[in-house]
Amino acid sequence: MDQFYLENVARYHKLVNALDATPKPRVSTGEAGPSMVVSTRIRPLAEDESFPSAIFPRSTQQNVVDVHELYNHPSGIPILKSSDYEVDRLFTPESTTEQIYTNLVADLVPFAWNGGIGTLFAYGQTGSGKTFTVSRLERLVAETLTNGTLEGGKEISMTIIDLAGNAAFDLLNERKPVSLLEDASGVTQMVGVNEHKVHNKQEMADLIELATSFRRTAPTFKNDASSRSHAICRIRIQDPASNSDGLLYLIDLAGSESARDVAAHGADRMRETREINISLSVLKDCIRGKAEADALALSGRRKMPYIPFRQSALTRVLKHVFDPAGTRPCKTVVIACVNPSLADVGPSKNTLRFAEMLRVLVPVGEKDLDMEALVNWTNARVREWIVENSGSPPILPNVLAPRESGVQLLNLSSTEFEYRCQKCPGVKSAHARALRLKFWQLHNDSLQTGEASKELAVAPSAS
Ligand SMILES: Nc1ncnc2c1ncn2[C@@H]1O[C@H](COP(=O)(O)OP(=O)(O)OP(=O)(O)O)[C@@H](O)[C@H]1O
Repeated sequence: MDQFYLENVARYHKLVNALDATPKPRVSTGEAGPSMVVSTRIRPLAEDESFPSAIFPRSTQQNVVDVHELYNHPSGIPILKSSDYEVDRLFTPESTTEQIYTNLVADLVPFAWNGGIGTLFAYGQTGSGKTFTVSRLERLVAETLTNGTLEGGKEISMTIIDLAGNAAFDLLNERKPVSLLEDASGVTQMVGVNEHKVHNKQEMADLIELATSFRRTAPTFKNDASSRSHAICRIRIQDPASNSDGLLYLIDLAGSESARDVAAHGADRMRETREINISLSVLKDCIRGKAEADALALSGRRKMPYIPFRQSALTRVLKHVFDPAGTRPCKTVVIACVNPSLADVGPSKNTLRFAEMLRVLVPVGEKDLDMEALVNWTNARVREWIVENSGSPPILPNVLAPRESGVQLLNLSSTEFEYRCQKCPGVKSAHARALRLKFWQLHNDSLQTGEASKELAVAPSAS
């Protein structure tokens, strides 16, 4: 195939140049949900690359790429086959990792700092730029966590493991084996892993460097030092005062390889590739299931999709993220990495298809602006909003203020918020939609009646 492409480079350019510059626009049926962003990074072509680029960011439509491949038509005259794909954010070969960090990843850091679970996955064919992207993002995350811009004294610790099939190894302890065991509450624990306390950017960078040196690689058809395992970097951010924690997972997935690329491998490598592809397939079902669950919850529906997180070691380790019974707020970011070379057009299309399949679109209108704001707002901002919007007479600022009124907002997620109040012991949770309903009721001065006002009415100052 490569030979066919090489022989027809001139024809390929001619056919691509003759294409309509304003293709039929893709019609979106919705927009990204609040807790999940799927992006694509197109890496630059290598300088010694002999094939042209086959992936073209569409100039007339944001976040859409056109893929043009050359097809060996039975008539003997090669023709062009085109397809297009849409993601939530698109990063072109000119985009820097710093831009990706700012536009896509930076939000995860304060989110985890405040008790949420932020997860980043880099997915793509071998040689598409996953390790390049994740290793730089890890350093940028380390910078933000330690430069003093985030409020409050927290303790940060890091764990980096490498997962191949069901076997896990500690990359910060000379690849010592780690057992993945389920505890009594069903949480998968990494038994035998070292969790390193870190205090500054340099310590974090040194650990990232150390983990890289212990990562298992092997030459593949596409990459001389291909990562044949999933590398999971877990950053735990602990609040010593409340003993609660937030988690950040930065995951460099093993490269997927197509059947054509593995044809030359021995039986072991074939098995390894099959295991990688199965775990990636389970991951896809889990990410999509989770995004569907969030979208359903957003629209107030209770029925939850099945999330098969027990089917692979990777998703068992990430139980916090995927367990439908989990109550912790989560945000997930996926970077689907592609090599634009015409020689890689098949696997790149698979990656883009995978990215599209992960997207769960929320119909425009169900995701209103207040809801989006809620997901990102701090508790202080929520209180401010209530004061600004509670109509006349205004609801007193201390209705949801901590301590003074006895009601304290704890966690906000896309679907739920948690609060504690003096009169009802323990942490309670309510659906974010109900919170929004409360806001509307407050706004309409109808606090005294209705199901949704009951919980607020427990605040001394609201009664
Ligand atoms: N955005 C980029 N800019 C410049 N070079 C890049 C970029 N992305 C990747 N590369 C280069 O491409 C090559 C392959 O990248 P990388 O090792 O990150 O791929 P990978 O997807 O992690 O592969 P594998 O799954 O096989 O480990 C490396 O030489 C890397 O330096």
